[in-house]
Amino acid sequence: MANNEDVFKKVISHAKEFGFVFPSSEIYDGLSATYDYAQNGVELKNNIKQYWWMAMVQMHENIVGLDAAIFMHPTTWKASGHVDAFNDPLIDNKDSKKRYRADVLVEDHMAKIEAKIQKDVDKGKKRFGDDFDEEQFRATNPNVLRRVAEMDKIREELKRVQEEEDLPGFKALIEDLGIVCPVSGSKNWTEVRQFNLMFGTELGSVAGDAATIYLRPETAQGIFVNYLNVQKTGRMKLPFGIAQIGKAFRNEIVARQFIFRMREFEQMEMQYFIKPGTQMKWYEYWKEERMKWHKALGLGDDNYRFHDHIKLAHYADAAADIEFKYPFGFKELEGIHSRTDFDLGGHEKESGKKLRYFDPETNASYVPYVLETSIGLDRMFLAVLSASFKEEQLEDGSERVVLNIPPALAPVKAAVLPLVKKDGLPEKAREIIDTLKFDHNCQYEEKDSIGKRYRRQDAIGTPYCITVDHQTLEDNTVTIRERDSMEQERVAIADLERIIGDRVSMKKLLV
Ligand SMILES: Nc1ncnc2c1ncn2[C@@H]1O[C@H](COP(=O)(O)OP(=O)(O)OP(=O)(O)O)[C@@H](O)[C@H]1O
Repeated sequence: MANNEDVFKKVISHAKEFGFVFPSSEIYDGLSATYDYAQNGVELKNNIKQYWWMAMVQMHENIVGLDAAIFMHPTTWKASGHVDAFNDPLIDNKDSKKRYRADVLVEDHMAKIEAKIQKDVDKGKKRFGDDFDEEQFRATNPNVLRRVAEMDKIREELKRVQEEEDLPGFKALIEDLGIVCPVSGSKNWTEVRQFNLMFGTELGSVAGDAATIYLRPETAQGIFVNYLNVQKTGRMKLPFGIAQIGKAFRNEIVARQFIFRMREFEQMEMQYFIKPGTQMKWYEYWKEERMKWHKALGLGDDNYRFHDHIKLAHYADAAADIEFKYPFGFKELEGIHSRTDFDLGGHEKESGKKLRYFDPETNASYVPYVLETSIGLDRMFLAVLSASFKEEQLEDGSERVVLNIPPALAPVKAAVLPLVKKDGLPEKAREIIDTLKFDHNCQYEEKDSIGKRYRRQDAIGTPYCITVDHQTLEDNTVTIRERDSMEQERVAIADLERIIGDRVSMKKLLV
C-alpha cells in the first residue's frame, strides 16, 4: 500500500512538473480540490474527449451530440429529484473539526478488513507456494470466513441505513464499529446530517428580484429537457441517443485524491432513449460496449472490473460501475444506469409538456425509457496518466521516467529534433514539422543533447521522436525512435506523414 501511495504521489508531482495539471490559482496557494489543465494536460484531455465522441457519436448513426447550457431553469432540479434527494450523509468529528462522508467512513473501515483478508491470503500463498488454491483457501480458512461474515453484516446494515435514511442508525453503525477520526483519533462524533451537493447561485443583478439557480450537478438534465427538440428536428426513431461533454459541479463534502473527486469537473454522458421493457437488453449492451471502449486502449484488462450497485440511486432500476484500478485501489470511473422513465416522466409532470414518442410500429405513444452511460473525463484522465506512468531501469544502468500513453491520446504525437543546431539541420527539421502539423500536434526541440531531449519527450509521453541528422541532407531520410521500445528505424521523409498518421490513428481503437 505504501508503495502505491508513493506511486500516486509521484504521478501527481510528475503531472505538475511536466505541464499536465496545476493546482488552480496557485499563486494564491491554490483552491482546495480545484485544478487547471496545463499545456500537455489540455491536449490529453481533448484527445480523450475526441476518442469518446468518435466512439459514441461518429460511430453510431443513431447518436447525436448536444451542448446545453450549464444554467437551467430551477424547476429542472426539482423534477430530476436533485433538490430533494441529491444529498450525502455527513458527520463531523468534534475534536478535529474535520468533516467526513458517513458512508465513506464505513467503506474505509471495510477496506481495512478486506486488506486483512488479503494479508491472510498472501500468507497462505507464501506458505503453500505453487500448491496454493486461493479459492479453496478463501472458502475454508476460519479467519477469512469470520472476516467475510463481518463485512457482510456491515454491508447489510450500511444498505439499510442508506435506504431508510436512518441517520441515527448511521451514527450508531459508526460508533458500533469503533471508527475513529483519522486526524484526532477520537470517537467524538456529531449526529449524521444530510447535505445537498448542489451549488446555488443567484440569477439577475437586482437584489430581491433574484431567483436561486444551480450550477448543474450532472450534464444529463440538459439532454432530457431537449429530448423532444432533438427527436423532432433530427427525425430520430427509437432507440436513439444524445451525447454531451461538459462541466458539472458538486459541493463534495470531502474532495480528495487529486483530480479523482473535485467540486468542478467534466462529464461525458450519453442518454439512450429506448422502448419501455427493453432496458435490460440495452443495459447489458452498453455495459459491454463501454468496457470494450476502455480495454481497447491497452492500459491492461486487469485494471477494470464491473461493480453492481447495491444501493440504487433515486432514478435507477439497474446500475453498474466500471471501476478502474487507480494507485489508491479500484474506484468508480464510469456509471451505466438504467434510468427508466424517471427523468422524462418527472419533466412531463413539472413542465406540463408532453415528452412522448409516437411509435409508428405499435401506433402507441409513450414516455421512452433511458439508458445512460456517464463517465468522468477527469477520472479518465487520471486513469490514463496513472496507468501510463513508468519508472524504468535501462540496460546501460540509467533510469528513465516514461508515460506509455496510448499514441492516439498522447499530447504530442511527434517531436522533430535536429541532431545539432547547425549545418542546415534546424531548417530541415522545421520543413518536416510544416508537413506534419496540419494533422498532428508536433514539437520542435533543439536544446541539449539528443539523449536529454528523448528523455524529455518520454516524460510527456511523445510516442515518436524524429531525428534529423547529416545523412538527412544527403538522402532525405530521418530516424524515428519509438518511445516504448526505444528502437530506431530509418525512413524516407516522404513516408513520414503516412507512417505517423497510421501509428497514432484513433481508427485502430474504434474498429
Ligand atoms: N466529484 C467528482 N469529481 C470528478 N468526477 C466525478 C465526480 N463525481 C462524479 N464524477 C464522475 O461522473 C461520473 C458519473 O457521475 P455519478 O453521479 O454516477 O457519480 P457518483 O456515483 O456520484 O460518483 P461517486 O460515487 O464517486 O461520488 C462518475 O462515474 C465519475 O466518473
